[in-house]
Amino acid sequence: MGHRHQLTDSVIQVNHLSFKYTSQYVLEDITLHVRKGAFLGLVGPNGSGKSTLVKCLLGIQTPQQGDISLFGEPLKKFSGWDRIGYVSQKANSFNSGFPATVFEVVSMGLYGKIGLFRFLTKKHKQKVYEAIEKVEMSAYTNENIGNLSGGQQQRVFIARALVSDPDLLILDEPTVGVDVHSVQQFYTMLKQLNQEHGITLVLITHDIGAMTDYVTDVACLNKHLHFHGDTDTFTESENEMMSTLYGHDVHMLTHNHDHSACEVPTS
Ligand SMILES: Nc1ncnc2c1ncn2[C@@H]1O[C@H](COP(=O)(O)OP(=O)(O)OP(=O)(O)O)[C@@H](O)[C@H]1O
Repeated sequence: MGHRHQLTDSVIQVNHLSFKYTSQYVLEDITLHVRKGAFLGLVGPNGSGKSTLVKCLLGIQTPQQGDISLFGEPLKKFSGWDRIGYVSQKANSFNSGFPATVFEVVSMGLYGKIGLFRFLTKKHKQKVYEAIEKVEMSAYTNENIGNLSGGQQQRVFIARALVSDPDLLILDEPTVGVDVHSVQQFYTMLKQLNQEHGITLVLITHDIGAMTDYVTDVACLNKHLHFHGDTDTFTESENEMMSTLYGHDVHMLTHNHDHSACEVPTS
């Protein structure tokens, strides 16, 4: 593989990144590579720095040390922000009665491209329908967003991020408030986006749980990056690694599932 090819295959490259808000570092010496086509589960207990790392990736926070490249370009020079879709943790908090349909919410994802209050062309509308289809919400196209369940709303926000055809989708805790059965369906949908539509995915969660059945790679963060590798390597050493990482404070939550999730009290 030539150097040039490696560059184009790289979606996220983080080198020796350290970050602090005040005097204490919350991320220390993080080196992480996400290749094109990966579905990375970024896991870590509450307060481990997951959201902070994402803020650094999106250029919202600037690390004191280290550097970041997106799609092979240093962050400072990077301009292809429309290649990145981001769905935040708090996206699914619409009240019932919020006066917008699924179609309208998803079409908001186009405004960055076409400008607010412009008319949607037929082609734009087609994009909106396709994005809704990709998250399997076509049956709800004209439904009010407020009438949907948390999991359905989260799908709609993913469709809004998908409407501009991103190459990378970053999802911050997308399954908070989604029931266990829907979580499995949700992950299946994400896996399809990854495999069938070739979108590189970064899924941030504090719940290891079912995720390991769907992702290709796992990164474990707790200020330091304690593990980064493919899912098989992770599951082989999962229990051992969890206790090495988090010691006897680990509170294991068993799901209806082979794997387990960890919740670690923040110190
Ligand atoms: N704006 C801020 N100013 C100061 N400290 C902050 C700020 N935001 C976060 N922190 C601290 O930085 C650390 C990492 O927080 P961060 O939100 O990145 O963790 P997280 O892994 O995303 O947590 P969670 O799973 O609870 O969302 C925590 O100790 C948090 O208290």
